[in-house]
Amino acid sequence: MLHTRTTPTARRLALREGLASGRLLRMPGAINPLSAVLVQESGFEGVYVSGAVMSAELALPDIGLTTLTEVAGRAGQIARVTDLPTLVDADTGFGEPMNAARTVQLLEDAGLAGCHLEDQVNPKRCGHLDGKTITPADEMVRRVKAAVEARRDPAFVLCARTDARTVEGLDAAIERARAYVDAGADVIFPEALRDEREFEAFRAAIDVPLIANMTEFGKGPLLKATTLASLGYNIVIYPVTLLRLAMGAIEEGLRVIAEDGTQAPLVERMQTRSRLYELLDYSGYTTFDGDVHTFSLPPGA
Ligand SMILES: C[C@](O)(C(=O)O)[C@H](CC(=O)O)C(=O)O
Ligand SMILES: [Mg+2]
Repeated sequence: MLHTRTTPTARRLALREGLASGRLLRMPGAINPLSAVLVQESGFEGVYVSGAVMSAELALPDIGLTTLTEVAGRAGQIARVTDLPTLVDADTGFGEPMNAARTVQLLEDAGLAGCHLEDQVNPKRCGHLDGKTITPADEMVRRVKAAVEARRDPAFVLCARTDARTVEGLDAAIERARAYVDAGADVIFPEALRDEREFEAFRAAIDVPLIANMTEFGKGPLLKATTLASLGYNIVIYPVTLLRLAMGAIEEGLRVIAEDGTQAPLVERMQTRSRLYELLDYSGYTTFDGDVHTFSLPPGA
């Protein structure tokens, strides 16, 4: 009922334990709090909050238009409804290193388990697009150091993402990742690697946990979880997958309603009312107050 009963620190420690376990932690990108409930129920180890999804749900491109307050607010709404650790995309940290510092503190306050900061300049873009510009390595080092210093809960997990692979090449990306680890990053997110060999090279070169980004229509292959686990990766994100699935279903649904003048043929593909109520835990609220659930549902609803 209502929100998770776990504390932010407990969720952060669970994430750290998962990272130390050597197992692959699978984190689908929740598109809203309700989908985060499903992510937990489906047996995943964590929830991801994607910047691409957060901007897309505001009908905006992923170019750094969303503000820290918007991101912390939405990510906090998502983190609050799940016992799983939630990892959020904090883009470039919203400005100067001092902004990155404030970003970490607001995300801590919002109950996130961790965040990632990337080495792009603003306006940033999706890491799988061409034409990215990245900061000099020492500027990103300052960004990471500021974030590390600002952190008040030592359990909060700070991930540094490098977008250098498609800009400066694999070796430069690895060199940057090493510098970010020296600056205090707990986890490295190598963005837009091209093939398994590059995933392997990154693993061999970096001593801290690594994130694999399995975004669709990107530069790299969609590797299976078993493959990523055997490559030694620690977290896999499916950042925009649920949004793409939902939007595909919405587009198709709108087409049918417009063409047929009814949604009746779509009903069997819909989540039922009772399933929705189950996810919302109506019965928990009824236990609390018997007046909440005084209706019965029609058969099949
Ligand atoms: C992971 C990512 O940063 C995101 O915002 O979800 C994006 C995903 C995408 O646009 O496909 C990324 O830059 O890879
Ligand atoms: Mg992003």
